[in-house]
Order: sequence, then C-alpha cells, then structure tokens
Amino acid sequence: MTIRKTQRPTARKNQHELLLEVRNASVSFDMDRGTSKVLDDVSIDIYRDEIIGVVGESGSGKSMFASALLDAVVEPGVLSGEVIYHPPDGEPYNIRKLSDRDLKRFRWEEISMVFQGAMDSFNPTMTIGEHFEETLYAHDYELEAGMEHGRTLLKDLYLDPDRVLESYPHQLSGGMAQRALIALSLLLKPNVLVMDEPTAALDLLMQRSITSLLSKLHEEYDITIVFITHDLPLVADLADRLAVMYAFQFVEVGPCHDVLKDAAHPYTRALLKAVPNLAAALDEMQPIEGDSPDPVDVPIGCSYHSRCPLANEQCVETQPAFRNVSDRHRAACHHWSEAREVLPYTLSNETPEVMFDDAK
Ligand SMILES: Nc1ncnc2c1ncn2[C@@H]1O[C@H](COP(=O)(O)OP(=O)(O)OP(=O)(O)O)[C@@H](O)[C@H]1O
Repeated sequence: MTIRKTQRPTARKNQHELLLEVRNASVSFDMDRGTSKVLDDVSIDIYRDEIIGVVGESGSGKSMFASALLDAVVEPGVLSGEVIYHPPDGEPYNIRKLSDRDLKRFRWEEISMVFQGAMDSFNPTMTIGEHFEETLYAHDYELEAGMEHGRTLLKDLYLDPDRVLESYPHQLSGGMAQRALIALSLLLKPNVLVMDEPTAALDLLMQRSITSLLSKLHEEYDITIVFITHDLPLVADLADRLAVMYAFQFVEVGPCHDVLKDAAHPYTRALLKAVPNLAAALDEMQPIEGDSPDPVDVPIGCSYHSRCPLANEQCVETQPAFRNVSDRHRAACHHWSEAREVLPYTLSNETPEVMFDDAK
C-alpha cells in the first residue's frame, strides 16, 4: 500500500488531552434468528485535535461506532454503554444522559457528522445557502456572522461561495457537493467531525483532494476528526492514529505510523497485505480468506480465529484482551509478538499529489 513520505507531527499541542471516552458501547438488534450484536462492548479514548482513522472490512461495525459517538443509533437498534464528552471548558458529561434538546445542540455544536452521499444529506428542493441559513436559524445563531463564517469555510474548501450558496444540490458535482456538506457540518464550529466514508462515492483523485483539504481544515480550526473508511491507504495519508475494527470490536489501536509499519494483529497484517501495493510483487498481495462472522453468531474466543494462520486452542477458547505492543499501540491477540515475525507484508513510499481544478 501507499504511505506518505512526510509523517504528521506526532505530538500536536493537545493530543494527549481526552475529548471523548467511549465505554463498553454495544449496539444490538433483536432479530427472528437471535440477537445481532453489531457493536460489541467497545471502549476507546479519542483525544483533542487528533485525526483518528477507523478502518475495517464492510459490515464490521464502523458505522455503528460512528452512530454511537453521537448517540444516534437508529431504532430498532439499541445502544448501551457510555460516551463521555470532555468539553474544552467545563465538566465532562455522558452524552447518553442529555435531553433531546441538548442532544440536538450537541450534535451540531460539539460533534458534527458527515455521511457518504452528500446528495442524500441535502434536501433537493433547497439551495445550499438555504441549508446554511436553516442550520443557523435552528440553533439561534446570528445569521450574518454565521453566513460569513460559512463563506470562509467554502473558500477554505476551494469553492466559490456565491455560486455554491445559490445552487441546488443537483447543480453541483459530487466532489463539490461533498465539500459543501463538509462546510455545512463545520458551520457551528464543532470540536469534533465524525466522517463516515465521506469520500466513498467519489473518484480516486477527488478522494485524495478531499483528504488533503481535511488536513488543512484540521490545522486551521483545531478540529478533532474521526474518519471512518474501509480504504486503509486513504486514511493512512491523513490519520495520526488508526483503530482497526474486526467483527464489531477494535482489535488494534495505535499511532498510524506504528500500525502501518509494524502491525501486531494478524487481521491488520492481512488487511495491509490485501490492499493494492505498487511495491509488492503480485503474488504477495492476497485477499483475506474466509468470511467475517455473522453478528448473530460471533464465535467465542478470538473472533478472527477461523481465518487466522496463527490460531491455536487458546484462540478458540479465550477472547484475547488488549496487550501493549509499545507506547500507545495495543492489539487484542494472543500471538501479536509472533505475528510480527511470521506474517510479512510490504509498504511503499509514494505520495499522490492532487489538486482541484474547479477552485475559483
Ligand atoms: N437496521 C439493521 N438491522 C440489523 N442489522 C443491521 C442494521 N443496520 C446494520 N446492521 C448490521 O450491522 C453490522 C454492522 O454494520 P455497519 O454499517 O456498522 O458496518 P460498516 O463496517 O460500517 O460497513 P460498511 O463499510 O459496509 O458501511 C452489519 O452486519 C450490518 O448488516
């Protein structure tokens, strides 16, 4: 896979300050054939000003995790556990205990979310400008100052504010609409931006362009970003930390550089080996064999054991706890040390350079 040459600074000013604590978060659905646990007892800390990439195969629970962060799991899904938010000023609080009114405020003003399809997020009968105005109005923000900030954000995203604000969603290209949606999500100056596959519907060049813009916005506005994707190379260019999800749980979490260079979980190593890599010989690139577990019937022990070349009896019987691989790098595997020796993969060192051509 491709990894950038220049690493992001590892210790930005606030990156060890807690912002969100997710504690034992689970999401379940009652199905005819049993209870489907699509987020399974997940605990993770998210720090101020970091970009954390959440990666994993399709259906592994990434979107459920994103929804849990905003207490936005849609019925009949049931969320349990705690999500503690540490505001920049003031005491931490559990967002799951907020009233509906406070939760609505929280979702735009503290944490904002961007989904995959901008076109589905916008109302097709309203101009982009009307979306901005409606958001300011609904949150009792001053219209003129708010729209001024909106224009600045659009310019930061290489969009022409006059043209975009007057346009209906269908009058914008996919990349422009997605950038307009990012600007809208930042309108009320949230501290956290949760992005669930925000570039999945776009072509490769536009994906790369948007991630480099996110990097710029992150620096400029001191915003924490949770970037959810199945595209490991895409997030590797952006993230400070990576959290790898498998079968509705995190199996490896650590600084992006450490996880990429020296992954400790056999699943992460398999994922790195499965992505296209110009530096690897074709016969070294392998898909991950087998299927991910059914959420109604996740095996006991390590959920990856049926696909893991290192699995033994212990893996079948006992669920592995997180072990410290190094400072801030953890993996939930009985054989993490052995995995690093016997399961090879290759990274390359090329960075794609991409520019917008619709910037005004
Ligand atoms: N309404 C629902 N009822 C029952 N199961 C659901 C529902 N919505 C999602 N799921 C299941 O929850 C699991 C996790 O889904 P989720 O969307 O979080 O995965 P994901 O990792 O985000 O996948 P993708 O990358 O494809 O978006 C999947 O097995 C999915 O089938």
